Amino acid sequence: MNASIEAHQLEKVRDDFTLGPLDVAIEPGLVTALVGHNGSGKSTLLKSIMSLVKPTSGDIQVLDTNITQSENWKKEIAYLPQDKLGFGPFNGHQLRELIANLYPNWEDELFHRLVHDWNIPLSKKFHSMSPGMQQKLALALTISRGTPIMILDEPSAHIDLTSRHILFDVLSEWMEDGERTLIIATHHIEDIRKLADIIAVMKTGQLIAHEDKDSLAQTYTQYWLTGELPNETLPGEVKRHEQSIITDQPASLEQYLNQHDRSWFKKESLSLEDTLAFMLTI
Ligand SMILES: Nc1ncnc2c1ncn2[C@@H]1O[C@H](COP(=O)(O)OP(=O)(O)OP(=O)(O)O)[C@@H](O)[C@H]1O
Repeated sequence: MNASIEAHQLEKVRDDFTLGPLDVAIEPGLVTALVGHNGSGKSTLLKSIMSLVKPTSGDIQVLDTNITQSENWKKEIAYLPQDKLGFGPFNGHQLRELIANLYPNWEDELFHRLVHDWNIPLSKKFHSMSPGMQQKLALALTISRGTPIMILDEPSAHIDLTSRHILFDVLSEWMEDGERTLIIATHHIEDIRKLADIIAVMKTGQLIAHEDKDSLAQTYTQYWLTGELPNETLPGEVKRHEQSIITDQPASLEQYLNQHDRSWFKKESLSLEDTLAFMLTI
């Protein structure tokens, strides 16, 4: 199956920050969570895909079209940026009218369901809504576009717990036809746990991992050894505490320990949250 979005040797140099060069292919039918510290380049990557930032070099294809060669692909992607520039002076009805007209497959029923479930006051001007309400209206205006691809930059920012669960349900439903592609940049582990199939990890402008969530969660295993830790570095050792070590090669470590007559009294895979935190700090 062809990728929905592909970047080849993409690079963006900005003052003291460089994104890439990176190669990435986003497959249809899957939810990709883009995670990384503040300033790691997630929004720069998403804006480059949306052609809102001009790459220094490299190229991007959306649905097999080079994004510099036509603008038709823009109707195929619904994008929620972090900054909702330009929405301020309009009320919800006006914004719905403006946006629905741009997307031929606009899903009005879905939009009104979200407005109802999230109690969005459509008659209020965007700039007089609370940040959480602004976020919910912007989400409703994005999710209802009827596009095959959706990119959400921090979708659950500002929104309350109940609204967030409605968001999880609607995004899962949005993915149900099996062909759609969803990318979410997020700092929330619950977003990742509930929604992601694939996790892309960004660190200082580089993609340091891009893999299936379940296999990523198996990357590191922690072993608590009986007795003192040996002085030498153990197979796959990435970190050690007083009595335990974390390894990314558990089979080799176990073989080594057996050969050296050493035993362990406990072993555990790092949780997904700890794995991500660990990958971002080492
Ligand atoms: N308009 C801009 N001009 C110059 N540098 C910028 C601009 N926008 C972002 N940057 C820089 O690019 C780098 C990456 O920023 P980016 O917003 O992509 O990070 P991020 O991972 O999305 O962060 P966050 O999690 O805080 O949203 C940062 O060093 C930032 O200061």
